Amino acid sequence: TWSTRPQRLLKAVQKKATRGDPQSVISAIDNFCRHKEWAMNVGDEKGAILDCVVSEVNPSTALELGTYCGYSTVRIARLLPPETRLITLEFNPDYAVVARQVIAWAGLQDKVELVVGASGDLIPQMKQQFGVKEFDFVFLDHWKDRYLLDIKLLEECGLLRRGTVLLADNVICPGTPEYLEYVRTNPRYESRYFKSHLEYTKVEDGLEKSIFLG
Ligand SMILES: CCNc1ncnc2c1ncn2[C@@H]1O[C@H](/C=C/CNC(=O)c2cc(-c3ccc(F)cc3)cc(O)c2O)[C@@H](O)[C@H]1O
Ligand SMILES: [Mg+2]
Repeated sequence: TWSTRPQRLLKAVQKKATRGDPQSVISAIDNFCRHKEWAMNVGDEKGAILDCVVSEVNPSTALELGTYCGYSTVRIARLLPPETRLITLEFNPDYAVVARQVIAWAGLQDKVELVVGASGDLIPQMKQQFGVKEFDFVFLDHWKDRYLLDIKLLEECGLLRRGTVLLADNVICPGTPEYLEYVRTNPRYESRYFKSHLEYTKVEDGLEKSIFLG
């Protein structure tokens, strides 16, 4: 039976990275994607911007939509202080199996709660089932046509507070036009574009950082 790209990415991590060393896991994935097989991780260039925003926010409770192989999960979780947590939602169980092992290889499993399911079903359960009061930081990197739906759902569920920071990947490529329109025109958001490149390429892409004003 043939392996999948996420499985081959995991093998590269287990071969090249040091257990318990998040930076070596990040580098192993970036090298695999740059030199072996491209994969839709946020990557090193946009990843550095993600790092800056996470460090600046220093969230107690963070949410990631779309775990995929766990690359950005590791990037975010490695920066979180003790006693804080990152909840990451992934609806493809096969990807979740890989991501769990990548996160564990980095030694970050105690900081990360990976939940298998669709954001649309799970977000309304965050308060009751997951004991979340509100999110300080949200990273959006799942299906691009679901970004807008999901931040509206987060608003409706009372999961955003004044100052919550939303960071969205791929606002140029593949693009999230209706999300961008919303966060850039809605007076309840203060938005800023961080120009960068599509992971492992020279194609333009960027991250949109939007602060919820309450
Ligand atoms: C149903 C919506 N809710 C969801 N809830 C939980 N997880 C979800 C959800 N949607 C999708 N997912 C998961 O998120 C991941 C999907 C990410 C989609 N990302 C992209 O399409 C993407 C695509 C590109 C890209 C760019 C240029 C290309 F030529 C080709 C691809 C680059 C990126 O950085 C991307 O993030 C998968 O793991 C999927 O199973
Ligand atoms: Mg992406």
